[in-house]
Amino acid sequence: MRRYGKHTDEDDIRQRPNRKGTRPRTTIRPKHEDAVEGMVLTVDRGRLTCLVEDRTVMAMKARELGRKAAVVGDRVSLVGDLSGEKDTLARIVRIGERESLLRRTADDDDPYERVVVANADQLAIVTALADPEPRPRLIDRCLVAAYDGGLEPFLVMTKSDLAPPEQLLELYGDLDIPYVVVNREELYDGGAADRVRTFLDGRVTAFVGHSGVGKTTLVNALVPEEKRRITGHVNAVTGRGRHTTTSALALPLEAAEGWVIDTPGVRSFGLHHVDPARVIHAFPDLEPGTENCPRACSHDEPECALDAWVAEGHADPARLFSLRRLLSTRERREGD
Ligand SMILES: Nc1nc2c(ncn2[C@@H]2O[C@H](COP(=O)(O)OP(=O)(O)OP(=O)(O)O)[C@@H](O)[C@H]2O)c(=O)[nH]1
Ligand SMILES: [Zn+2]
Repeated sequence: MRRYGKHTDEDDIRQRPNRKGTRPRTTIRPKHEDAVEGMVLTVDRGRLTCLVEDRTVMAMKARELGRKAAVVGDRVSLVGDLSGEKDTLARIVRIGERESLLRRTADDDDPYERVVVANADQLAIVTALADPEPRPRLIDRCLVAAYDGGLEPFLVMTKSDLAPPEQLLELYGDLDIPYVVVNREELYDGGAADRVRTFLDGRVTAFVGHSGVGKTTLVNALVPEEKRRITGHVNAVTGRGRHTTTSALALPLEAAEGWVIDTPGVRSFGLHHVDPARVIHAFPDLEPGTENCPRACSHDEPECALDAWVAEGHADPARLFSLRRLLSTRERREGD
């Protein structure tokens, strides 16, 4: 899979300073050589729950990290009290290079509801076929965020007992996106979890979806109760069976090395940060056609070279059409 770190991202660049040039010679010992590796499971107002070996450790970011935030899925280095005991607090002193980054621009009216997940391999976009009605533009926006961030998307369509999937599936045929369709019965007899699980083994999968699509029911079916309790003290704080913070929550799968990252239900998905050049990597059949594009082409403008190139027969016009549809969702519209 391609590394997200190759693409320009200020945060990631800042994280790899040239140590040789800036450090005095006398500091031979690397700083924090006793630091231990961990993974961020959830974030709640500056407190990060991290998995260190088999313990959950509360931590906060060290001041030296500056403005760079650690997010769910980040691989971090920690120092301090790593016992994981109540009222202890460790310090995160390093954030590892990210292989992917799913993000949502904050919206004016909703500045905190942000999905930020690092190092996920894939994005499961959960949508109901009815109740609530599918919102293709929201799905498209999630797809754009996945392509932009270096995640492979797939669709999970729930509630097929209420409406058939064909009409929605038609929209995604040319994009070649894998999908699973599940109904109510399968959700409760384990059939849905089994089918979704075939996508998950050994991978880190972030789940996103509009509120009410059945994402929580599905995640609960995927991750056994005792595994869900790994972030026990987070739940203890809210006193509920699931987290109510605005952060995502990483949950280990029983088998293999897989992780499920549950995210709060979204109503919209801000895409201001998206770089069309990164999105087009997900369209390797079209990418060569961008060679003659003007500088910083959005690939969704009259001067874009893709139209002529596709007209010459180098690629399927339906693919260009799908790409344009996705890119056009970057413009915010009423109801997004
Ligand atoms: N008919 C039908 N109902 C379902 C299906 N999947 C989930 N539901 C129901 O849909 C409702 C919403 O499910 P949740 O799992 O709470 O939805 P959610 O996406 O997590 O929503 P938030 O918690 O708001 O983010 C529940 O009453 C579920 O029982 C399905 O396949 N068919
Ligand atoms: Zn172009």
